[in-house]
Amino acid sequence: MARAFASAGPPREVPLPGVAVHRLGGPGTGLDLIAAGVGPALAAASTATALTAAALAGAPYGLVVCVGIAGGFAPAAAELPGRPGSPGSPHRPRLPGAPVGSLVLADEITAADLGAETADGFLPVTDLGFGTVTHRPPESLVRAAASATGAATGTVLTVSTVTGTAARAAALRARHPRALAEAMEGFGVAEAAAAHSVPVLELRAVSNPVGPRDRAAWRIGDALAALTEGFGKLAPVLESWNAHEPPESAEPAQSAEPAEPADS
Ligand SMILES: O=C(O)c1cccc(C(=O)CC[C@H]2O[C@@H](n3cnc4c(=O)[nH]cnc43)[C@H](O)[C@@H]2O)c1
Repeated sequence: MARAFASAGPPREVPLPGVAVHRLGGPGTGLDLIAAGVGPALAAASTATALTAAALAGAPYGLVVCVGIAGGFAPAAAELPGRPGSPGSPHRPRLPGAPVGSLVLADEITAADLGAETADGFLPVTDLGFGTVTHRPPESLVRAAASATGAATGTVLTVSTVTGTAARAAALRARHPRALAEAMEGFGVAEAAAAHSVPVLELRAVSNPVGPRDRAAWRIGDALAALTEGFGKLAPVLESWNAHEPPESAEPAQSAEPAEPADS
């Protein structure tokens, strides 16, 4: 993503335990970039380290943005239990999808495999009486960012295991009909941001379809190009966004300085 900010000059590296912060722009004007790692746990740890260091230095972040590539769900006919009609029936609502090369902005960042498997199906951790499974980025920011980038908005799932079968894709879609994409870091990044009462945004470019494993179908180069272009359009929105919308059930953020923990 640093390429989306080429005009900011070369980044300055600030080493922290376990993660390096790449600082673009001067103090108070800039954007910090981290490669947060693959998977929700490492992404949460890296993001929390950067957030804590900034808070202890008296310059807390105003926003955390998680960007990377993702698998996109194909459009599908919704399963409506107990309702007649074939999958292609006009009476069944269509579930939206996200094609390879497209951009997705999360209006919900949901941990899809955090919970318990039971004989009656999957139970999210919230049904077990603790934790959270969904973080919601500020609505006004999602609207402005989607309009600037042309990204589709919907749920982005966070998984620890990349989906590799049609059955798993269908099961996720049945549990999360608003899901457009799955990736592996958003929920971890969002948990770290929430612990610091900082709002979060997740932007993904689709590199592959969610479904049967097919490495030949990956278009990582195209997705990274789309992500770079999309982030370039997002930058002015981040700079002008005023964190007037408090993060979910938390105090308003103290600083408007944007940060961008990246995961790839
Ligand atoms: O080996 C495979 O079959 C496989 C399939 C898709 C992705 C991977 C990765 O190792 C990607 C890790 C990286 O990319 C994000 N990502 C991209 N596509 C997906 C996906 O379909 N499901 C979950 N994550 C995806 C992820 O956020 C990681 O950062 C391997």
